Amino acid sequence: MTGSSSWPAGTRSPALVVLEDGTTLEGVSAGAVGRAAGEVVFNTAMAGYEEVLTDPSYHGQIVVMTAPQQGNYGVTDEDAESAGVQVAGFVVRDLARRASNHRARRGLGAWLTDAGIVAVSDVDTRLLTRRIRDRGALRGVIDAEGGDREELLAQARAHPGMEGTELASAVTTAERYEVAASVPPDGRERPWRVVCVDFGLKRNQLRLLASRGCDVTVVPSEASAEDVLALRPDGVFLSNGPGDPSAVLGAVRVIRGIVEAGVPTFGICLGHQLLGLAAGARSYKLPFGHHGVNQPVKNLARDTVEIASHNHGFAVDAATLPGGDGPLGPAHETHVNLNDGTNAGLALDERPAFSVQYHPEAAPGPHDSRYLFDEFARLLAGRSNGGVA
Ligand SMILES: NC(=O)CC[C@H](N)C(=O)O
Repeated sequence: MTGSSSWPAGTRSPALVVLEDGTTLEGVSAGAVGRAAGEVVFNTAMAGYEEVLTDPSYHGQIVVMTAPQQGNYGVTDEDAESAGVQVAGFVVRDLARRASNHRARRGLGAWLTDAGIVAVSDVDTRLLTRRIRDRGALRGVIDAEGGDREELLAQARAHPGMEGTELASAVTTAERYEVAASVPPDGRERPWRVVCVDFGLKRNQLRLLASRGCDVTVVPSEASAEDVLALRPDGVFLSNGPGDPSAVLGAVRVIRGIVEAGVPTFGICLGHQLLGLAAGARSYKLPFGHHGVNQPVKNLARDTVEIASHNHGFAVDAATLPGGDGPLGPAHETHVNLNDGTNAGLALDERPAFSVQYHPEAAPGPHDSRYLFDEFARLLAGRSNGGVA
């Protein structure tokens, strides 16, 4: 790796974190010189910062890591979940001075600086986390250019926040592209043909689909149902993504068109919320969301618990999942988050479509939920009605 220290001369300059409620914390600049505004959320993963920082679902958010030491194993470039850093800003207690890992290409601070991302270290992240947990996700500004405190507070309060904000179009692919299956078709003439609607996908989702014998065509979030169906898919995958699901206005009609055509459909996170909206349910904002890798989820059909990776600020209201009068027929809850009882999965009763609120691709995270990719493969083979139903 280049540069054994991630503190080039002159970069340990003062920086500030200012929340909309007036909370102001002093720290040290750990990334680019500048200022960033966004919704401030905390992530409880001990490790996995490269995947967290490159997760497009964090677009528009400032991420605070609750685990105090970050950067210990550097940045590999191989673990990135998208083409670059996606967070609006990053806040840590203690940034490692040295990356100690044979896979590291560079240090975390240097990477953030090169990517132009404002980051603050030496912050009392426990206080920050408690504030967010007590008051809910707060809008905030981080400043590493000597900004005036009153001005920063005004900027935090002027930020539009997440509710009603559509962000998928900011991170989706500009062009359609293909990812080939990474295993031979299992006794079939050709791999499954899966269309992935990219609302802000994470690369490991594509790897796992490819490893289940799927040739994947990734299409932009604005693709119409006709665009998708013209590719004659065996199945459709709805990715995760940033922002408020209820603001992704066109997606409901598109998903209804796909599901009504009888195409097996699997959604993750934003894709789950959008399937829920298409089914006729409502979504709502959680107080401070779930951002971490150890959330207990109960699979209601199997009566088992899986420890799962989560990153969401909104949720589907399970009480609004429809009966027979739903636009796609009845839908039911398949998974529940055991920490707070919120919905973690759904399936349509009469159509081959299911989705989960969390991240079975788990990058970073535990692998308990990988079976959902196998369920999707069974759905493609017509050997299941959604697997989790
Ligand atoms: N990871 C995701 O897809 C997040 C979905 C949505 N943006 C939310 O915050 O709830």
